[in-house]
Amino acid sequence: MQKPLLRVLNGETLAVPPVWMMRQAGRYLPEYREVRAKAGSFLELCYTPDLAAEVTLQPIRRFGFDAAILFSDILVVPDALGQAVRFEEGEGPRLNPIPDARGLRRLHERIDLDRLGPVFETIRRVKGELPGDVALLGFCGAPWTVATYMVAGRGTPDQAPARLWAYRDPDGFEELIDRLVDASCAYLGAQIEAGVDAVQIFDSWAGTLAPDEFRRWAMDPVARIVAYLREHHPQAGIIGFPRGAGTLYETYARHVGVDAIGLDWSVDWAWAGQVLQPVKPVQGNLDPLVLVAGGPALDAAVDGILAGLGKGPLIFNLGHGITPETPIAHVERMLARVRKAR
Ligand SMILES: Cc1c2[nH]c(c1CCC(=O)O)Cc1[nH]c(c(CCC(=O)O)c1C)Cc1[nH]c(c(CCC(=O)O)c1C)Cc1[nH]c(c(C)c1CCC(=O)O)C2
Repeated sequence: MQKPLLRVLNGETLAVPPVWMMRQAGRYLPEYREVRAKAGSFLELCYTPDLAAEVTLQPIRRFGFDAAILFSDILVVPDALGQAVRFEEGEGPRLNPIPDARGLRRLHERIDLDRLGPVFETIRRVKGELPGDVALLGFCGAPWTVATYMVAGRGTPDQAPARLWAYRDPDGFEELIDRLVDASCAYLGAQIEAGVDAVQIFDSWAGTLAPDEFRRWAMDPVARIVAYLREHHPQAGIIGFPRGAGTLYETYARHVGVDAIGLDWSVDWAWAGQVLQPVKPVQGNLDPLVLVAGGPALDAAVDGILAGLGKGPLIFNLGHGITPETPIAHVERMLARVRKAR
């Protein structure tokens, strides 16, 4: 029988929705912190298949989630395009910024998939150890979100450097986006060949784009990646996550071609159930902070999602990544409540 998460991507409604959590391998887990301490830097952890496979499997062993997500990062793509990435302890990613079209000369023409060999090796190892009903997810960042880090050289509160470049020199900015579309097609294709069942395209900063910009820089590039994957890897599932898309979630659902849409926690369950779910299966969208709080607030939010979205095709998830301070007991409580009928 097909894995539950893949059945939902095919449009089925399951009595108990499959569950996983964005950033499910991470610092809230003591076993992750132990492995993390052994690997020198965060990127070394991503590029060491033994360790990356181990942390990918940890949340599956502990919680029995319905999907494992490859342990890596969206910023390995600029790294393999020749824009080296470092992760400063407690500060986040640092790159040498590419503030305008002249900076594109510093990038390789094509993504260096050899540099990402360890990522594909991680996929093969995880695949060999995963229970038969657990889906393996690969991922990449959407071109827009990856570009915001490449342009600013770091995370920024409002993505202003990339937004300004896109307004001032749209043709030049489009060159960067085109490079990222090509790189993402090649990278996701290689992940699928190594064995992932489905991929998620993370557009964490889609919500900072004005509507026309959203269509041009968030929707169109992802639609091109989806078209490529449909042609070359038609068996793979695709989840799109345009975080913060607001009212534009509907047009994204209709026009980007993904199999399911990831919802951030601001999306109203009743609206999504009426407007989005008839178009596409949805994934989400528990507020990561209510998972920190726990108690009756957590129970009410879980029940609200199940009531609003559980009657259609749903993958239960958070509305963004789990935070390091989340108590493990709250994750267990959430899971028990989602799966109570099972
Ligand atoms: C924007 C983005 C990044 N990375 C990612 C995104 C898109 C999703 C999102 O919006 O959260 C995606 C990502 N990053 C990571 C995964 C692994 C798989 C998973 O468990 O979900 C995934 C899918 C591991 C990680 N990526 C990172 C960590 C923490 C680093 C550590 O453990 O030392 C992990 C577990 C580091 C990272 N990576 C990134 C930043 C800004 C940071 C620093 C902030 C932070 O520390 O949380 C870029």
